[in-house]
Amino acid sequence: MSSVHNPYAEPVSTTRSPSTASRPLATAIRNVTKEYVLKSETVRALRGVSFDVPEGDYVAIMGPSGSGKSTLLNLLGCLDKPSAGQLLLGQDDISKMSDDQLAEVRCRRIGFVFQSYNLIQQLTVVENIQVPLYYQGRLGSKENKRAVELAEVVGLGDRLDHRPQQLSGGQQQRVAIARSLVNDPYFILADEATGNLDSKTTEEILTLFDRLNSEGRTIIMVTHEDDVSRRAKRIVRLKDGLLKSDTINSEEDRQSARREQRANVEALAAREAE
Ligand SMILES: Nc1ncnc2c1ncn2[C@@H]1O[C@H](COP(=O)(O)OP(=O)(O)OP(=O)(O)O)[C@@H](O)[C@H]1O
Repeated sequence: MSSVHNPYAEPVSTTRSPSTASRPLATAIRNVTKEYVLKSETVRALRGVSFDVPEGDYVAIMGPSGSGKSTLLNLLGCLDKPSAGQLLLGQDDISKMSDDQLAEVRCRRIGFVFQSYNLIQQLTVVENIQVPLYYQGRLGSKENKRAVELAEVVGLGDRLDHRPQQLSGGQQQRVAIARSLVNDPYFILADEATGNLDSKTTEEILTLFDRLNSEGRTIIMVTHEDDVSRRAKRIVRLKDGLLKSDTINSEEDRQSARREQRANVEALAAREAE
C-alpha cells in the first residue's frame, strides 16, 4: 500500500462482491494519482483512487465528463503510468515498469475492446483475432486453431474468412472481443464497447459479456450508459478524479436489467414488423 497521504480522499463505502471477494486480484489500484503537467497549470485527473478487482469480477466505471475515466482506462491498459500510487496487474506493479515493459504487458496481458472495433480491414476474421499474437511473433498452427476456436466462442464460426466490411457492427465487435481473449488477458478492458451499436446488438454483446464473465473472464468497462452498467456486477463511479462510490449490482437487479432490455428489443422488433 502506498503511504502517500491523499488530502483529497473522501470516505467512500466500498463493497466487494461476495462471489469474488476471496479470489486473487486481476488488478489493484492503490491511492493512484495522475497529474498532467501543462505549461501554465497542472491538471489533477486522478487524485488518489483505490479499488481492487478480483479475478472474475465485472466492473463498470462511470462518471461525468472530465471525472478521470479515460485516464484510469489508460493506466489500466498500460498506456500510461500513475504519477503516484500503485497499480498492480496480477502481482506486477506497473508504476515501476519501464516503457518497454509496459508495452510488453499491454501486448501480452490486456484484452482491449474499443467503441470503434479497431479491426484491420484487409485481414479476415481469423487473422484479426490473431493480430496481438502477430506483434509477439507468435503465429503457427496452434495459434491459428486458437483463433478459430475463439471465433466460434463469439458465434462467428461460419465467418472465418470474412473481412470486416462484410460484417455487421455487432459481428465486428464480436471479432474484437475474440481478439481481446487471444492472449488469455488479466482482464478485458472495454471502452464504450456498445457505443456504436443499436439496442438489439448492444443486448447481444452484453449477453456475450455475461457469458464470458460467467465462464470466469474478468471485465472492466467504461460506459456512460446506465443500461450497460446495470449488467455489470459492480459500478465504480468517479467524480473530479476521486472515487465517489463503489456499489454492487445484486444478481436480482442484473436479471431484471436483462429482462427489461430483452423486452425492449422485442417490443422494438414487433413495432418494426407492423
Ligand atoms: N493528456 C492530457 N493532458 C492534459 N489534461 C488532460 C489530458 N488527458 C485528460 N486531461 C484532463 O484530465 C481530466 C480527466 O480527463 P479524462 O479524459 O480522464 O475524463 P473522462 O471522465 O474520461 O471524460 P469524458 O467522459 O469526457 O471522456 C480532465 O480535466 C481533462 O481535461
